[in-house]
Amino acid sequence: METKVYGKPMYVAGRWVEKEAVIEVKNPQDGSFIAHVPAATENDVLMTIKEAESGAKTAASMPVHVRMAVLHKAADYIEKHRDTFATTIALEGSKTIREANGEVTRCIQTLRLSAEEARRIKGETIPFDQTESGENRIGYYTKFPIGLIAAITPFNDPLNLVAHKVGPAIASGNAIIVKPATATPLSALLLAEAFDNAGLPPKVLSVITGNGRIIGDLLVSHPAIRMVSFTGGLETGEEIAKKAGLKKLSMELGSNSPVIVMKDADMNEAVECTVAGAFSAAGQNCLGVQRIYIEQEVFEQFTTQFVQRTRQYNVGDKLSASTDMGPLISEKEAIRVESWVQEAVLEGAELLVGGVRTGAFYSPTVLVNVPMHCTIAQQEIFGPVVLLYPVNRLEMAIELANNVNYGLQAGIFTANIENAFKAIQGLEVGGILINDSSDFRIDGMPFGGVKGSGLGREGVKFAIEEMTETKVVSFKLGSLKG
Ligand SMILES: NC(=O)c1ccc[n+]([C@@H]2O[C@H](COP(=O)([O-])OP(=O)(O)OC[C@H]3O[C@@H](n4cnc5c(N)ncnc54)[C@H](O)[C@@H]3O)[C@@H](O)[C@H]2O)c1
Ligand SMILES: O=C[C@H](O)CS(=O)(=O)O
Repeated sequence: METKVYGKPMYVAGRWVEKEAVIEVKNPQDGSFIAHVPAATENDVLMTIKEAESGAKTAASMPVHVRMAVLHKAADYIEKHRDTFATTIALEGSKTIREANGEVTRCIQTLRLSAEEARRIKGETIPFDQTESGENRIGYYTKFPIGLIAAITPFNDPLNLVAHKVGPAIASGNAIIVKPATATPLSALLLAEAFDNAGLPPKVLSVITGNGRIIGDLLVSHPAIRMVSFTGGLETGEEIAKKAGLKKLSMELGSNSPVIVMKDADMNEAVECTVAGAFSAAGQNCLGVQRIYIEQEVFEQFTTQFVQRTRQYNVGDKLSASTDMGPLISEKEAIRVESWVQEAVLEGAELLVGGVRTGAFYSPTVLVNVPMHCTIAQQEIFGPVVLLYPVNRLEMAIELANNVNYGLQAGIFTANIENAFKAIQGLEVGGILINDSSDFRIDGMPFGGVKGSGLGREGVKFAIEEMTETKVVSFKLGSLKG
């Protein structure tokens, strides 16, 4: 299989569909052309939904062992074509080839986890005589697929975050229509190729490409769509929620992730983890470390080490194995990040390292003394910029960490169990990592946030719970004849 992709059709209900109207996929590093993908029309979306409605019946009727086999075969296919998948992620997105290979590995794990969880979808019996009214009855509840799911996904993890929707959907007997990010559709189309080769029955999976708003608006508002599984920014998520109407919503949204470093922390570990957590994927990471609150006594030591380690970051060609960080997804985004940093400096912040933009590249940047009212302190930077703050007490760090409209994950570095439990209880987040940065996730753990970071949880088992409904059954004893 070629490592370069040129024209890619859409995957509509098990068929590869070319279209006259196309959109270009370009490499953000240098603007070079990579491939054309179809620009789906409203009729294309409506036809896809119609086909996928019958796909939902097919998916529900797939025996669990067939679902498991298809998921494993798709994972096998990706493993076999790992270089093509990794190169495609790196070409169309911001990730370095090293980061892209890491994403391919996680995608394979996500699909295999989905296969495992397919055999664990079950109900349980209920003792109906727990109340007098339930005497002379036996019963149970069971789980069944919600039906047809619309998945809308972001640019920054163009393969694994699609797998986090497609894998659980297939495992739980649902049909799914994927609308990948306009900037990075190729990885999702390759995932469809993996499932096509794995023998997934037609109409169960579709991947349609084109304008996010045109396709998205139709998908989220169509009555045949029973669930919208969205991963993306808070603003888009709120827009989708308003248009979706009465259907299940899974919202994996943004963050402005905090990390706390106490004076008893392992300083080298804290620096290594937070530098990696701040600058992976050029900071375009929902779990990216954006704010670090360091106990006053070690603030100078931590800051010195952190800046030194940041200066060592090798920024350059995504496809070079020696590169640590690539570009942002577009020059427009790099200019936005640059403007937020400039605003903070004008408001009194001090820039310790970085702050240099070259096209879509923005150098790893460290700021101190950033006023809390600045955009970069309150909003999600989604770029390679981190803010350091000294704090006198853990309670103050927790209060400041909570002082934004996000709550996805947080980290704390400390050797003291009481500090750890204070942070666990005090931080308003969906996940807290003790002696890891906010940027830690395994694909099997519950994943999601509170406040503006989202609704519901992903992570394979938890996505399956969101993608299934519960049916309770009771039998009145003696009411049925043999
Ligand atoms: N919580 C998580 O798991 C998680 C993971 C990755 C990224 N994110 C978030 O995603 C954001 C970055 O990704 P992005 O820039 O692709 O996000 P985005 O919100 O701009 O776009 C996400 C998806 O929504 C589509 N879209 C845009 N407008 C739409 C509309 N009106 N209706 C329907 N769909 C629409 C886009 O085409 C894309 O496919 C960040 O905020 C990041 O934190 C969250
Ligand atoms: O960008 C947010 C991602 O969900 C984080 S991870 O790549 O899944 O760890």
